[in-house]
Amino acid sequence: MSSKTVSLSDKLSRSFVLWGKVIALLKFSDKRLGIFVFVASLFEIALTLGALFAVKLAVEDIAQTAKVETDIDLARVMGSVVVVLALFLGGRIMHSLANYFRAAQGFIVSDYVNRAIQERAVAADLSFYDSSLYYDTLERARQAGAQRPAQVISNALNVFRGGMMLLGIAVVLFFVEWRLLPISLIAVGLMLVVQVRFTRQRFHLQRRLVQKERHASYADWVMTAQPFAKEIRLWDIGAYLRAQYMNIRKVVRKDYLDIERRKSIAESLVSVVGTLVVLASAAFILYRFSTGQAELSDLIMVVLLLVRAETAGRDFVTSLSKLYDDQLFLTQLFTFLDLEPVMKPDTTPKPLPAVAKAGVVLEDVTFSYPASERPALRNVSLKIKPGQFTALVGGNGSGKTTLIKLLCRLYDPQEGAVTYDGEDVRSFDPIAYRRQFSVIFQDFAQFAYTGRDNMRLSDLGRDSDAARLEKAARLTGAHEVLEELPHKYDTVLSRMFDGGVELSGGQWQKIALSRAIFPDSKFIILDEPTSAIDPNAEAELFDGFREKLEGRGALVISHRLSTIRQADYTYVLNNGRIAEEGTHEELIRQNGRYAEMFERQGRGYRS
Ligand SMILES: Nc1ncnc2c1ncn2[C@@H]1O[C@H](COP(=O)(O)OP(=O)(O)OP(=O)(O)O)[C@@H](O)[C@H]1O
Repeated sequence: MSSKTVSLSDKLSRSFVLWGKVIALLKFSDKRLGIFVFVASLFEIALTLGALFAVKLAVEDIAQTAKVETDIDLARVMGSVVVVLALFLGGRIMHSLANYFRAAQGFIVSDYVNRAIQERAVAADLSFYDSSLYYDTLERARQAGAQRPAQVISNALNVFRGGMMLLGIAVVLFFVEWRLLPISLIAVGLMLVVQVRFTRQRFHLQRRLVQKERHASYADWVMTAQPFAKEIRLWDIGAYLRAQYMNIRKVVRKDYLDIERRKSIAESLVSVVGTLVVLASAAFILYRFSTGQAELSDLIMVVLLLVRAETAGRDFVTSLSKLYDDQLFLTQLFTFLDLEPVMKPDTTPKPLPAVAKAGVVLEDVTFSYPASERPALRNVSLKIKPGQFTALVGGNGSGKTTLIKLLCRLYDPQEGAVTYDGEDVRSFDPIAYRRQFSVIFQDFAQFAYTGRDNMRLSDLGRDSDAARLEKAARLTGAHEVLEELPHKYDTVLSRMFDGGVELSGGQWQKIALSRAIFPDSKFIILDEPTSAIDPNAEAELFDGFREKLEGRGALVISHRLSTIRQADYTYVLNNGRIAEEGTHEELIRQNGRYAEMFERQGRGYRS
């Protein structure tokens, strides 16, 4: 098979893929509106072509009458004019109606596509965030904006409408003057080739520039987003970031402009050809009319058809090229929507025990992050028993947060197992399993919602339990923070919205702690929960902490040994391995890392 044949079949299959994606997008649409657009477009085409035909008939009629009668029947002529205008007007009204239905369809598709993106994003495994493919697909799908799916639908319908109109014109032209058909088809074909060729080049360029453009949008985000605002001003790095952004944009712009320049030249040449075709066709039909081979009505009809064909051809080709432009968006959208979570619920998940007895156990677990070859945890074994206060200490990067992520099944280990009351946690439904834990991470979420919402989001099932919410808030000191605010628990905790307030780091930590305490979970996991909280508040929180657990198990990560020394059992993690374990007294007696940390912190306080 020649390479030419392969590339042609390649092109065809790519075309089919594109249309397959457009049709797939229609599954998010309203079927009724789709039918309305279809019918209105058909009427528009029929009425427009009918109007051209009516012109021809009216001219023929007038010419015929003029031959036999000296006086022209004005009423008859006016009647024909009214029919022609009514048909044109009908076509315009149908055009506007189709546009309205198309816009309505666009809104619906956009909203449903965005909902599907959100659904997929929330259901995706946490590990997707470790992959740049995820960012490429999600970011692109999101950055395209809420209106992008609407544009795709609009472009697809314009292609359909333009195509039908061109087909209608071709059929009428065939009957009126078939000799003009091939030359007109060549002109439209040329326009099509140029548009598709350059759109494809732009598509490949977009793909090549994905990473570069992401760097540019990151720099743009850093310069404008609130989390960076303080440091950008303090270090005066605005100009540095702007230069970074502009350097990338310069390269990107140059590549795009290169394509646009060549496209403009090609388009101008095609326009010259198109104008020549219209001119030659008009000259041809004029010649036939002057030599008596064509009627005046044919001359008028052909000129009107050519003018109409020029506009329809341009619309059709432009929409088709825009649709090809949408291909990258569609590819990324569907790649993203097709991402399947690895941690899918088992078809027959085991029921979770009503009362946890043995607790959660890590059995000889080794784990590496997807993008990393070095294990973050090696042969780790650890137990968290119900009703017990277990502590985890270790230096930065020793694997403490990773261990929590495995406990809650945000990741699965490559070796060993995590068990819950003796059962491998992979046998449970992941969502139901995660509900056994309430966790506060170091980088907990600060929602721009009210104080109440910020706490109750961890257990929406307990929504109406205001007393329980207040109890959780009192335990952490969040109650005192919220009571001071203008709308108390119902104050929005962000300046992003009117009437919102900004909390301090420690105040936020109290809110997040209450969020962890509020749910009806079996285990509480706190990752450095008091790093920003003042010593008095911390002492209050951990005073009688075991009783506050109300039978729940707790795992607390902390660098403050005043907190850790109250634990029933402590694990010391070093470089991904459990280096030491035992009660406070046992660990002091071991005279290892723990004892050294304890001694160092104690010395700090004494001196
Ligand atoms: N998403 C990730 N992808 C790849 N590597 C990661 C990821 N998250 C953490 N790591 C790596 O895993 C190791 C353990 O990180 P982890 O966050 O568990 O440490 P930690 O003990 O909680 O540290 P710290 O006390 O500083 O919070 C580190 O070397 C870190 O670079």
